[in-house]
Parts: sequence; structure tokens; C-alpha cells
Amino acid sequence: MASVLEVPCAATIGFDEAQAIVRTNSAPLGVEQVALHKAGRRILAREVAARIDSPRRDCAAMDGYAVRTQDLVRETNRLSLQGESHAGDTTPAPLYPGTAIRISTGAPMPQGADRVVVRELAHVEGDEVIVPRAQRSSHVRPRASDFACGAPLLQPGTPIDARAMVILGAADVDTVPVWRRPRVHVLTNGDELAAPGSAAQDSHTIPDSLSEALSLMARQWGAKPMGTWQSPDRADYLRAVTRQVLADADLIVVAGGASHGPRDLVREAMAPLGLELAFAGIAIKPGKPLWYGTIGKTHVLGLPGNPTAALTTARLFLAPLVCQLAGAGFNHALRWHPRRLIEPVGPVGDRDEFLCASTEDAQTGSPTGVRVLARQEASAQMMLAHADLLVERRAGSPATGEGTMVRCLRF
Ligand SMILES: Nc1nc2c(c(=O)[nH]1)N[C@H]1C(S)=C(S)[C@@H](COP(=O)(O)OP(=O)(O)OC[C@H]3O[C@@H](n4cnc5c(N)ncnc54)[C@H](O)[C@@H]3O)O[C@H]1N2
Ligand code: MOO
Repeated sequence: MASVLEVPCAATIGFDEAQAIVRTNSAPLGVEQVALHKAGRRILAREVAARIDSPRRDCAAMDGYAVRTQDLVRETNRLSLQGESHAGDTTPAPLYPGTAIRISTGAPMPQGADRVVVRELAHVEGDEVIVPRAQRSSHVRPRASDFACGAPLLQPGTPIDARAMVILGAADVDTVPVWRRPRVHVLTNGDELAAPGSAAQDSHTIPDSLSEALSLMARQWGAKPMGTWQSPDRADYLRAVTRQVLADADLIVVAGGASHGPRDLVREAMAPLGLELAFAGIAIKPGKPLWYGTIGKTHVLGLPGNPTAALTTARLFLAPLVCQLAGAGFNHALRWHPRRLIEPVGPVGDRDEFLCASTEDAQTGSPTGVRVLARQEASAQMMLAHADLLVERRAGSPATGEGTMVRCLRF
């Protein structure tokens, strides 16, 4: 990467190039072994193999009677009842010709039995059970028919969700190798900022609406939030905070102070700490002042201060960067999908646009439609209440009518 001093702040690159730079500069951080009960939402780093067969033995799939198919050749068949087998029992006694054993779902099949007659089809008379001719299903779950001991269960990169938890638990796994979570610090800056709840008493301030939002977004995509820090527009203060958080930051997210105002000091403040800038300025709307670099091994992502611009660019860059560092892969956060515009949109200028939009049912009633919100303002915040999607429109695209397919990303 070039030094901060070599790259003019006005340098503007395209969206795809900027994403490629962030992606290729970042990699998963390292592997740690974590107890299963703490592994929820983490990303599997290595393949995990089953430690046991499932089922462990041939077992009953239904409550009923374990029998031999050869004993069920007539329309009705009378068998002598000989004991029981329940889930958790040790191996039951073997089944002899002409006999049946009462069995419950999940219980081991007695040796010699090859099918279960469901309770509903049988009736008991004294110490005998009367069962019909063999039906199509044997209602037996063969040993290792779900998975065998040693079988690979989940591929590296799999997020450990509730479904993955079932599989890992079933395979008797108690610890799993997962990628380390990126430790993220959020740094907002501006003389005007005050913590939410404390702005009303001072009319010169505005609430800092980004600290908690960015911290939450980072956490939602797999980061470990380490703290939020507020700085006035002072280079010495910004530098001191940065120096302090560098001790345990994999990623510093900065909001504000990204453009060219006399008080946009963040990059200048970080330069003496070794900031290596990869880009500053990108041809997208909103988010033109976005910048990215590293200080040693720490990634630094600079978002514009306008809140909707900050959140939009965070969704496009912070979310995939966190996913990349957390082992889920950059594109895990970039699941673009097509939707049909339900209203026309205007032409696009010379920057790619990412528009706040809302999911709308198309006239067919299928939830595939999208409505681009009317007033797109990088500084507006209320618009976010309705924006559950971002719509991508490439630079130079003409106005387009209702019904056109556009690429969308969950916001
Ligand atoms: N001469 C130019 N001026 C501006 C340009 C430009 O290219 N040339 N870009 C504009 C664009 S686009 C944006 S976006 C803004 C962003 O600039 P900064 O990142 O330097 O942001 P600030 O100046 O610090 O703040 C902008 C705006 O956002 C408010 N803000 C900042 N942080 C927060 C926060 N944590 N919570 C709530 N609101 C915040 C701040 O009060 C300002 O109103 O610059 C344009 N200017
Ligand atoms: O690009 Mo700025 O991010 O318009 O608001």
C-alpha cells in the first residue's frame, strides 16, 4: 500500500476496485478451539468429523413391536410377546421366530428382528400380539444411516447456526475449531457530537447516531465490539485514541472527518502512527469520501459522517470486511439478488448509486418487488425506518421504468 502522504485525498476509484482492494488486503485472523455451548454464530475454521455413528445401533423408527418379516406372511399373524426394548436400554434379548418384542422409538432392535409393526396396526390379546401382513416400510433406522463415525459433518466456513448445532451435538462434538472474531473499535469524531440523551440540553450539539449503530452492525456480521470512542475535531486527540485502541483492534471503524473540510483530520492524525492508505475517495453515491487503509495489522475503514451515507457504506464495506476477517468470506455479506422495480427510477450520474429501498409485494402478491424511496439524502436518518434493501444502479444507467429488474442487497 502507498503511504498516506503519497495518495492525494481526491483520488477516486470505482466501487468494484475498492471492494477488491479491501477483500484482497484482508484474511481470516486465526483459529481457536471453542466449547460447543459458546460456538453459536461463530464460523467453522476446519472440517469437523463425527465422533460416533448415528444412529449408534439399528433402532426402531416408531413405537410398536419388533418382529421378523418371515412371521408376517399371512393376512393376520399371531405372535407371542416376549419383553420390551426402550431407548437407552442395553442390547435387548434376541427375537425368536414366532415372537414379538414391544419397542419404543429410538430403542435398539433385538437381534433377529428386521422390522417394526406400528402400535396402531397391532392389538394385544393376553400375552400375544396380532399384527397384519408386512407393510412397505420396515420402520427400522439402520446403524450409521444418518452419518458414520469419522464422516465429515460441516465444511470450513459454515456459520454455526441452530441447524449446525444439531449436527455437531448429534456427532458428540464438544469443542469446535472456529475463526477468531475480529475485535472492532468504533471511533466517531466531531465537535458537535454528544451521546444520545445528552444533546437536548445543549443546542450546539447533535446526537452521535452512529457509534452504537456501527458497533451493532459489526457485531451482527461476526465481530467482537470492543468499544465506541468519541473525539472532538482535534488531531492530537484522534491520534491518542487511535494509539490506545490499536493495542487490541483488528479493525477500527471511523465515522466522520472523511472528506476535505478544515476539520476533517482523521487521516492526518493517524499518519504518524503508520497509516498506510489504500484508497481515499470512491466513485459511489452516497459515500464518496470513503477511505481504507491499515496501521500495522489493524484495518482502518473510514466512513463518511452523514449518517445514511455511513450506514450504506458500512453495509457495503464494513459487513464484508468483518465477514472476511471472521472467516465467513467477503461475499457472505454481499448476497445480491434481483427484484422487480414497482416504480420508475431516474438516470444515474457518473457515480454508482446505492439507493435506500423497501421490499414491496409485486401486484402478483409475490414478495419480489422493490420500491426505491423517494428522497435519497445522505444526511437523512428517518428514511432508514423504511429501507430494508439497497438497490444498486451503475453509473451512466438511463432512467428505467416499472418492472425493470435491479440488483438488491438486504440492508
Ligand atoms: N468540499 C467538499 N465537501 C464535502 C464533500 C466533498 O467531497 N467536498 N463530501 C460531502 C459528502 S459526500 C459527505 S458524506 C460529507 C461527509 O464528510 P465527513 O466524513 O468529513 O463528515 P463530517 O464532516 O464529519 O460530518 C458530515 C455530517 O455528518 C454529521 N455526523 C458526523 N458524524 C456523525 C455521527 N457520529 N452521528 C451523527 N451525525 C454525524 C456531521 O454533524 C455533519 O453534519 O461531507 C460532504 N462535504
Ligand atoms: O456521498 Mo456523501 O456520502 O453524499 O453523503
